[in-house]
Amino acid sequence: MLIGVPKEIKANENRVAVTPAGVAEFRKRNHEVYVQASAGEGSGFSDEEYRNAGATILPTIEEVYAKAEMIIKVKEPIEQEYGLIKSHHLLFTYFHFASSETLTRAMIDSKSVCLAYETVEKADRSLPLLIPMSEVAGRMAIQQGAKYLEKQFKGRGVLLGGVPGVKPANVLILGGGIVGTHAAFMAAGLGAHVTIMDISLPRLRYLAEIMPRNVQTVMSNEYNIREAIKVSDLIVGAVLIPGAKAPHLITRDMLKLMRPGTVLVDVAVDQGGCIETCKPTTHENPTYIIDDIIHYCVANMPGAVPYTSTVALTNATLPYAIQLADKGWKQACKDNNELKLGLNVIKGDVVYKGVADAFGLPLVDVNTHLS
Ligand SMILES: NC(=O)C1=CN([C@@H]2O[C@H](COP(=O)(O)OP(=O)(O)OC[C@H]3O[C@@H](n4cnc5c(N)ncnc54)[C@H](O)[C@@H]3O)[C@@H](O)[C@H]2O)C=CC1
Ligand SMILES: CC(=O)C(=O)O
Ligand SMILES: [Mg+2]
Repeated sequence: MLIGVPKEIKANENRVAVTPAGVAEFRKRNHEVYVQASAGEGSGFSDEEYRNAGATILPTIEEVYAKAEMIIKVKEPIEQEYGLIKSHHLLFTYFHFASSETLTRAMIDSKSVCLAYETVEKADRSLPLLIPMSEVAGRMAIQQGAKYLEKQFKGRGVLLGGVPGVKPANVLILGGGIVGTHAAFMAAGLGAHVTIMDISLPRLRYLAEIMPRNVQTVMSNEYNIREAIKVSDLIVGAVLIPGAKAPHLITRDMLKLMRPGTVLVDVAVDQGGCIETCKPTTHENPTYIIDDIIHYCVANMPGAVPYTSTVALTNATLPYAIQLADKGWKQACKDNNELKLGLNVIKGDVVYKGVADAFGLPLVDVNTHLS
């Protein structure tokens, strides 16, 4: 197969979808790999390393799209890329369709095949291509939250761990999945008093077993959230309903219950956010303030730590990308239900329920495209 690896052009996105080690794996199987010049630079991989691994370096994004059958990316295509995507392309990347009707309609119009990292799903319902980035984002949420709690950023001026004789900060984490668990470990490690809320009792039981003593688990419901936000210093949004828009657990009117300088880090922003007042921000301009509450809503948090994130992401994506390259998307999805669940848009049809529901679009049975 002809594989294209463009350079990411979203603001401050320094990850790349394939490492030189990945190129070598594809080459071993006789696939051609076209990498855009300097695509790996932000993650510490030079064009020379890609060339040595067997890639062809192309100077422009246009040439990469023109040559390739499968495009492997990190982030969803942005407007400048829409025109490059044609009906013969298979796109394998994060899409987060349910949070953008514009993107969904653009990909429908392109008639391409869109296989989304974030909905590839194992039989145990885990999301193997979201997990590594959720691990990164969960850990980063606390690092960023701690920073914006500083007074110079208009935060409450509270140190997460406190000091002897002074109480630690209260950290509330909404959603105890991968992001929530990693955020809780980080916050607890810094000495904060941590509360994790989830709607899954089995998950809360599990968390209660593995978490240190300064972490408590509480059932997620509106009453408990309203009570908890009154005394929280840092709130992390980490809920997910796979492939669907995130529910608004914190509504606009609830901001006035919080103390001025409270920091909200809505990691779920890529699925629309679980805080009503959240709108996507960038690493260049990560925060804004509403009613004295600091909102941090960067949709590609792992992009800021590309050395860690690129390797973590590609460790997970490469085995799936190899199946797609070896067999073509149809056969690979027929043989592997995990990949099949990643199919979101095929040749103009929406085949993923969460996306169809988000925009009132017709849902087409994915099997009609696999025969
Ligand atoms: N902003 C960024 O850069 C990144 C964002 N993410 C996003 O973070 C979000 C969370 O991802 P994961 O932790 O991997 O998902 P996950 O599926 O591991 O965990 C989500 C948790 O939310 C819980 N949940 C669902 N409804 C809830 C409710 N009403 N109240 C409380 N909990 C509820 C579920 O029971 C589950 O335990 C996703 O939207 C993901 O796309 C992930 C990585 C990077
Ligand atoms: C999960 C995701 O959207 C990211 O890593 O940017
Ligand atoms: Mg994201």
